[in-house]
Amino acid sequence: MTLEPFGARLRHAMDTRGPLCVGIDPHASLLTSWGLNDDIAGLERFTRTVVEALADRVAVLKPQSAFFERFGSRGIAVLEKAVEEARAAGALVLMDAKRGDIGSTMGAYAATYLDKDSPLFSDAVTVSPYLGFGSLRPALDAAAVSGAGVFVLALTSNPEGAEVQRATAADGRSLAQLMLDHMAAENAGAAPLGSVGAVVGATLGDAGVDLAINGPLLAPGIGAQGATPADLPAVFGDAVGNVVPSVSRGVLRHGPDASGLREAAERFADEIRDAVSGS
Ligand SMILES: O=C(O)c1cc(=O)[nH]c(=O)n1[C@@H]1O[C@H](COP(=O)(O)O)[C@@H](O)[C@H]1O
Repeated sequence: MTLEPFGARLRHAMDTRGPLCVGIDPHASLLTSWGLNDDIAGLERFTRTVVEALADRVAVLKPQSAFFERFGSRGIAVLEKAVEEARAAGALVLMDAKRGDIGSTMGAYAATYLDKDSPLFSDAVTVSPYLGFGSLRPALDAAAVSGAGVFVLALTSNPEGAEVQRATAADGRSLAQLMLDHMAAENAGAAPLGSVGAVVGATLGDAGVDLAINGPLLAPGIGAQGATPADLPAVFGDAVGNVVPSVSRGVLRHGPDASGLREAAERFADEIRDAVSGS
């Protein structure tokens, strides 16, 4: 079955479920605080609990691959199952893998996450453009074929990112703006929303770049990193309607009960709605 383009599927999910993305980041400390062991059984239980609690209600679930990879092949098996179950329950899955490599190797990453026949096929994947935007071409092409999306790092939420991302390119633009302009070109003409998204931290104050890329804007950094939904209008300005605010620990720390996770997600969703509608 051919999928509709990711941008259209995401727009629909944001409109019907609200724009919140919840990250699945099984930190060792979270497993412990849930009363689980930091082992494969704990990982499996944690992941299943989050998917069962939230996949039928949030627009996007974003598993962070590193927390699964640290358990080797058995961790990847848990990740595969989570992707399948989350998608079956109606959530879009954004694989947070932040891949970036030379184009020919990027082709293998694209085959991993963006080929419909891959066991790890996801609705979208995070990638880094800092080996040059053109190095992402295999991922952009594979996503277009399968109806998937690609979220490209632009301005990340961590303070260390600025020394690279705010640096000035040869033509005077910041590197982040250069990347955003590439994304805008990829999304030109797409409706209702392009399938190439940008990652822009909610922690940045005023992003200070042109965010009119006609694509979704993933905004991590809410909760544990200190940003709140009320910060979104100042960071994103006119583009706030395209923002997918993302929270991991801020929701996950309310487990292990499904009701605690759902209530935390609902609180963030309410705050986001208030912040975006009041902007
Ligand atoms: O791509 C991301 O999701 C991402 C980009 C970014 O700029 N900052 C950032 O924190 N993230 C991810 O978002 C999640 C944030 O987790 P919390 O701080 O627990 O909400 C982690 O999985 C990060 O890897």
